[in-house]
Amino acid sequence: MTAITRIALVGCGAIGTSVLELLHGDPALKVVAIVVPAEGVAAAQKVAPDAQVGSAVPATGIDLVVETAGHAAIEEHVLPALARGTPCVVASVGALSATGFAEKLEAAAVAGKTQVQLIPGAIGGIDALAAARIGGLDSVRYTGRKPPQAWKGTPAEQGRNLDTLAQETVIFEGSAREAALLYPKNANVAATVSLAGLGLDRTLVRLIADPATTENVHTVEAEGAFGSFALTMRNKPLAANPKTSALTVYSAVRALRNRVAPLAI
Ligand SMILES: NC(=O)C1=CN([C@@H]2O[C@H](COP(=O)(O)OP(=O)(O)OC[C@H]3O[C@@H](n4cnc5c(N)ncnc54)[C@H](OP(=O)(O)O)[C@@H]3O)[C@@H](O)[C@H]2O)C=CC1
Ligand SMILES: O=C([O-])CC(=O)C(=O)O
Repeated sequence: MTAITRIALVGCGAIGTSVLELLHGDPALKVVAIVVPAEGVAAAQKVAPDAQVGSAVPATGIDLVVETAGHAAIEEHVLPALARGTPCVVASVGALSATGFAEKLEAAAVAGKTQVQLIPGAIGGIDALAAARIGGLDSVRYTGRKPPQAWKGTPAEQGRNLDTLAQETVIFEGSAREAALLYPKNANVAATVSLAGLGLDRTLVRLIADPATTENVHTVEAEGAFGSFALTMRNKPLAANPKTSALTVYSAVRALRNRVAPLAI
């Protein structure tokens, strides 16, 4: 009989709720605990009546922690879980843009003799980029284009009215590290591309608010010893959060299924 992997899901918003739905009835993966801020416990309990809901990962009975919550949740929940020896799957990859944070995560995983897995999320080509890095990369550029409403509540609002934006506007140009720090809910992909490729400081990022698009469009252009590639993803946003692409949910579920599948792809 297949042993069930008992999951603690950190975050129960747009991604978390969809992950829960897709894992419902899975013979090998079961969300047994949900971790949300204290004020959100009652609402999360309604979404997952069978799960233990609280504001900390239970200290026992958890085989895997899955983060779909935001940068702060990595420090709060992922680091201690790793140090206790529980493997973790992380969606908020942009958290690693804070100086020294990637090293902190690694140290916690080493201390717990376990592993933290960063999912590709809304972007494709991470396997190719990470493989190409082994041969040597010369340049990696990432462009993130989203409808103006996806940039609400971010520094993109400074000096412009997103509601009346008439044409596409570059709201950020700089390194992946700066992008991920300034746009923690919109530029996790920039961090992921950089961590797989040329690093947080050498990956060139442009972020664009575009009233002509209804999709989250991600472009990666990479050149190196392997040759070159140009990839464009035209992602549908989740209805529950226009900042977030539906593919992020599927990427999380794929990562979880691959952990237990006899044949993984
Ligand atoms: N790698 C990728 O491609 C992508 C990564 N992401 C990452 O995933 C995160 C979640 O996205 P999404 O589901 O759309 O966001 P939502 O805002 O819809 O949901 C976030 C959920 O996490 C909870 N939460 C917030 N802070 C904490 C915390 N410290 N501990 C536990 N729970 C917490 C929220 O609770 P409450 O509502 O009560 O605050 C809410 O339930 C994003 O912030 C981003 O970092 C997103 C898109 C793509
Ligand atoms: O979901 C997306 O399209 C990308 C995103 O928000 C991020 O990179 O943080």
